[in-house]
Amino acid sequence: MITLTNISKTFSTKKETLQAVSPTSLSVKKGEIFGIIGFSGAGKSTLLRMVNLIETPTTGEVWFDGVELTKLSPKQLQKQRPQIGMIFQHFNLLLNKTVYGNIEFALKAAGIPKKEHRKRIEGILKVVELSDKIDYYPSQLSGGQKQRVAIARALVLNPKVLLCDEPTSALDPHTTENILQFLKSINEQLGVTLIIVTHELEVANTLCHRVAVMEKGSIEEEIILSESPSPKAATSIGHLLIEHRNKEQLHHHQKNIELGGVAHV
Ligand SMILES: Nc1ncnc2c1ncn2[C@@H]1O[C@H](COP(=O)(O)OP(=O)(O)OP(=O)(O)O)[C@@H](O)[C@H]1O
Repeated sequence: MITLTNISKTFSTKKETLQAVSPTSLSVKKGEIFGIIGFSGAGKSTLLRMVNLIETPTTGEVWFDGVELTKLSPKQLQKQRPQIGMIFQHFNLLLNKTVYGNIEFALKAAGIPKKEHRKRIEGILKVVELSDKIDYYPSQLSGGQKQRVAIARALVLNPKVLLCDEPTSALDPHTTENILQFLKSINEQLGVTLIIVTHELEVANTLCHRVAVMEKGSIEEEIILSESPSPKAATSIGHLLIEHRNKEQLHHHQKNIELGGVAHV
């Protein structure tokens, strides 16, 4: 569904040139939850932002559903963009607009006729369970509710893919769990493909089918997490992730024994 071929990004200032992402190739399948993990500064967000060309690649090609996005004119790209939604760590809501206004902003930008707005906004607010907050401003919402509004704003355009840049890093553990389960249901029930950048192993472990480990601008390895028995890892972050996964599975197994249930590990 998404293929990046030899994609790279170099930032140049007067003083220096920085290669944030070295030439990298990557494919994400339809319906997959794909994680990009790594330490701070590894190039994860830059790589993600090149998928929808918010960040223009220095080299390489981005393909989406058989269309080379990197070849499109700005106008043609504008037409494709609604298919790729995006959410951010700090939600990026417009503070002077209500929940309705924030979601309507996306509909306006995509050129959706005004007469459709209310019905679509009310519909998507039901999905994110925020119908009662339609006239609230972001400052009146909790972190989890803000992220749900951001998710609604992305989903109202019926995207095929949702790019998630550290979607739970600004949230407490309970709200994180809630948003992760919600993202999972978006994937399972609406069939939306997810690409998630995170430095939290918990997030990768809970959600992802497959992860790419990034270090210093390069993908060092890819790990399949949805398979059993446990995958192997080559990098130190990969090892940490597998260790974390195994611990979680052991915990789950023990809990099931305590409850007299059957362990699905
Ligand atoms: N617009 C920019 N101009 C110059 N340098 C940039 C720009 N955006 C990112 N960088 C640099 O590129 C490198 C990779 O940044 P990026 O944000 O992609 O990393 P990251 O892995 O997502 O890190 P974090 O987890 O801290 O967000 C960093 O050294 C960063 O300082």
